[in-house]
Amino acid sequence: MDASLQNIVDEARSAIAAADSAALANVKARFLGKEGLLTQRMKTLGKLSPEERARLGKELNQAKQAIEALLNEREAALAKAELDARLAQEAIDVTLPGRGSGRGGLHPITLTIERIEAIFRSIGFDVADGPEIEEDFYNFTALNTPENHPARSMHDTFYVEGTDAQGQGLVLRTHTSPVQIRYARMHAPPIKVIAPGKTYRVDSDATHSPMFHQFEGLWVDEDISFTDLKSVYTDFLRKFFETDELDVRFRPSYFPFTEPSAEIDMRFHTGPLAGRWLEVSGSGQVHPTVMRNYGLDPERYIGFAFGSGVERLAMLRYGVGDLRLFYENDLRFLAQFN
Ligand SMILES: CNC(=O)COc1cccc(Nc2cc(Cl)ccn2)c1
Repeated sequence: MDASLQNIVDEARSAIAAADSAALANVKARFLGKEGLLTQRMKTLGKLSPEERARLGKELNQAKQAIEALLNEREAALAKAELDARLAQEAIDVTLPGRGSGRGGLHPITLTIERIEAIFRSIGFDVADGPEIEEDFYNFTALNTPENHPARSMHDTFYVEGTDAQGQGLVLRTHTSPVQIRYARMHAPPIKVIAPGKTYRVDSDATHSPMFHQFEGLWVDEDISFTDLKSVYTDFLRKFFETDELDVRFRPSYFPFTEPSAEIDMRFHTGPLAGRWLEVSGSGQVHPTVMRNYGLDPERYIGFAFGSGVERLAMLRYGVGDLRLFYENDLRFLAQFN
């Protein structure tokens, strides 16, 4: 091929190699179009001698085919690259795990209440529930709480607007003892029942929430003693904290609904709280007046009762430092329990 034709093919090669699909059409026109470089040379054929025309015509054809081949290759390569890019972009990796929508779980307080219920059920206790909006008879009066007792004040108790049918004041229950009263009135001894549930107090700071959870236990029979109460509660605590290396002591106290009354303290032998006495519950022998309010003869039956805060036990068991974490619904906190 003569040098100038070879130059045209070389120039076409580098122009095609550098062109993207948009520019390719212009490159094609520049060489093979009406005004193209090759087309111009073809127009000079008429002036040549027959043998010159035959030689140059042949070479021009070769050059044209070479350039067309280069154009087709580039076009195919660009089309393939474009398809590969689309396939890569739109590809779905079927081996990826499903996105799913996460998994729900139970709240730590719910887990704690269910654990407490399971332990007491395993030693023959029933589980009772009752209204959270309670008559002040069941919340206070039936529990031997004097009319002028500070617990009845608006500083400690949420009162509900209006009254119920009997003109009784209505409160948000301040403990779950009313459930025990209702239960005891409906069941003959022996009574072994716990009453877990929401309770409400006018109080709100780093260690108090206006709504919190308590569980109360009540055991009424003809011949039981503080020793029975202590062994049941010690057994409960050892099961709840999954360790026998735990002591329990009773400390004299006062509640209107029990006489004698005792705070219950526990002490771990090991762990971060080892050696410290921790108050976990109140308890006592049910006051005779309260027994009568159940409709029971205090000379014939003895009752023992205790009351504990659920959050307190949950904080000890799970190592939670701030009560408010239970109620802020931060999923990073809640997810740790499931
Ligand atoms: C967190 N709770 C505390 O500090 C104190 O709770 C206590 C203490 C002593 C007894 C009771 N419950 C009770 C229930 C009835 Cl129906 C009769 C007599 N007593 C709750």
